[in-house]
Amino acid sequence: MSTHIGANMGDYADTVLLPGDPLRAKYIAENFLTNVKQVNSVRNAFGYTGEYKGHRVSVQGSGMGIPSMSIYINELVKFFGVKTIIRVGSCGGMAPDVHLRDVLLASGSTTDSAVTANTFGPGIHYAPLANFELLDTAFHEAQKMGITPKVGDIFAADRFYNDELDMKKLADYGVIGTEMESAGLYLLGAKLHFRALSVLTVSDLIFGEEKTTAEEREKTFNDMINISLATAIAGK
Ligand SMILES: O=P(O)(O)O[C@H]1O[C@H](CO)[C@@H](O)[C@H]1O
Ligand SMILES: O=c1cc[nH]c(=O)[nH]1
Repeated sequence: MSTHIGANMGDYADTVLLPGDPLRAKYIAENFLTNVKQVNSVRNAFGYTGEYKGHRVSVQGSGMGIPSMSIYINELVKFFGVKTIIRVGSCGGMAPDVHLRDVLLASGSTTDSAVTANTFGPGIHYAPLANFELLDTAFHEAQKMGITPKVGDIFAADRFYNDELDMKKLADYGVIGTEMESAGLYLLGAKLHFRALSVLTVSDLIFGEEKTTAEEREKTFNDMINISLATAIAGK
């Protein structure tokens, strides 16, 4: 048991899918895993462990933003021995060739969060990167499913509502989407030595009007989930 996770040692699998939305965690557990056991309900940050194609996999809701997610990652890795974390999140699409419901893989993550600057101090602008083995596996598992994900830089925003950011400039410099966690996930992956990847579904368009509903964000992002589960068990 840790401060925010009411589970026992051994309750989590080596590999955890990490959606921000705890109800997406519940949806994944109920619809994609077998032999499922709920392992956390503290603060309604639901966590589950089950099997996918005979292999143990866990799924844990992490809340919104780097501060909340960092609590769950620290405890999953330090108290429960988790080795691989695949974020399964929603994001805003930013590149011209990115459409609603596309799957994006974050090869790296630019951020305005203080977490990287505070880690290294003035003068160092750390580049948080995905684990390449996971990135490569996810891309090829997606292709086997007939899906070609867009791969690139994801802007991890410190604030969901921020009209002071120049999103157009970020897009001009190659950022393909925005959410609120990937840079923190990759920074912690490097610090705590676990494998990290963000697999995202475009839930809305930053420079357009189209968007999905909260229920669709909770329950319909199945391509992202199938790719992430295939990646979780690849090579096992
Ligand atoms: O759908 P999730 O995984 O929560 O991710 C995105 O959605 C939330 C904002 O609506 C932020 O957490 C953002 O990163
Ligand atoms: O953080 C997020 C998530 C979805 N869409 C956005 O624009 N931002």
